[in-house]
Parts: sequence; structure tokens; C-alpha cells
Amino acid sequence: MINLVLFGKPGAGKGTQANFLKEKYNLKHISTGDVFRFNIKNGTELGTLAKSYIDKGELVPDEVTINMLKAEVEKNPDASGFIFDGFPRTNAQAEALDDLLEEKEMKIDATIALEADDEVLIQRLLERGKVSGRSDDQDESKIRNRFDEYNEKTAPLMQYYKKQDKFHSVNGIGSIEDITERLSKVIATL
Ligand SMILES: Nc1ncnc2c1ncn2[C@@H]1O[C@H](COP(=O)(O)OP(=O)(O)O)[C@@H](O)[C@H]1O
Repeated sequence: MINLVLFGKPGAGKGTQANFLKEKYNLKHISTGDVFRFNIKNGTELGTLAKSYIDKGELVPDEVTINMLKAEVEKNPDASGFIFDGFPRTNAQAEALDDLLEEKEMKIDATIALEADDEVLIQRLLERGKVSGRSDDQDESKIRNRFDEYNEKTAPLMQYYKKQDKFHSVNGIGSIEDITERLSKVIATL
């Protein structure tokens, strides 16, 4: 069993890489952003709540996100491991994830960050917004707000995982295949 956290700013390529890694290593991919968007599309209560935060480029409150993540893990009791994409994004979420996995006699093996400059990321997100219709990707001020949220609440998690000796980072600029290769090299050391 292998459990990975993919870490990085909005637009860093977590979802794209998770799609390759899940096939390569037979892992269940959980993207909190995708679960929220699915709920928004289906007009659930969770979706309506999440939308009010996502539309402003803010994080959804921890309690809501943590409960949702737990439910997603519990839906997959037979998984041979997970890729967590977009979770944890706060200290409380990181602690909740460690507790949840410990209860199940599992653990995070590695947190891998995809690194890229803000200006590159903003261009990628605006391009994605044109294709996907994601409203949080169409407005530069919302994107900048997500970066501020990341710097304030998520970046400190690097220290959390460094202390546990689980933090790795790879250059997120290059072709999709090259970046998958860089990630695979880290996974090979685990
Ligand atoms: N772990 C989380 N905690 C709080 N909010 C979250 C979390 N994951 C996703 N969200 C909400 O969903 C939005 C979209 O998430 P995601 O698709 O992962 O986008 P991004 O491209 O910004 O990384 C975030 O901006 C945030 O509002």
C-alpha cells in the first residue's frame, strides 16, 4: 500500500499528474476540488455550501472538507492506496488525515510538491478557465485570492511534512511526461 499527497498551488498540475499516477501505481485518486464540483453540479446541500466559498476563491471550512474526505476514503475500503489531491490544505486537515489513516492502520508515505512560478500558474489557470468554464479560473482576482489562501494556510504544511521526513518537491515546469517521470523517481525511493 502506498499513500501519496500531491501538493502545490492552484494550477500546478496535481490533477493531471494524479490521473497518470493512479493508473501506474493502481491508486484511488481523491480530488477534493472534483468532489466539490460534482456536488455543485448535482445541486446537493454540500455543493451549495461549497460554492459560496469556491466562487470567492476561499477555502471551504475545515469541518465540511474533513467530513467529506473521510466519507470518500470510507467508500473505498479495498483501495490499494490513495492519491490525495487538494487535501490537506490546512494544518487541521493534515492532522485529521493522519488521525484517519492511523485509525485504519495506514499512513502517508510521501507528500510531493509540484513547483511552478505564480505567473506561469496564472496563465495556465486562465487558459483552463476558457476551456472548463470553471468560474474560479476565469477571474484573475479570484486566482490571486487562491494563491493568498495557499501562502497563508497551505504553505505551512511543508514544515508539517518536513518534520515527519515525508516532504519531496519536483519541478512542475516541463512536459506532462517529464513531470510524471520526476514524480515516479521520487515514488521509486519510497
Ligand atoms: N482541502 C480543501 N479545503 C478547503 N477547500 C478546498 C479544499 N479542496 C478544494 N477546496 C475548494 O475547492 C476549490 C477548487 O479546488 P481544486 O480543484 O483543488 O483547485 P485548484 O486548481 O485551486 O487547486 C478551492 O479553491 C477551494 O475553494
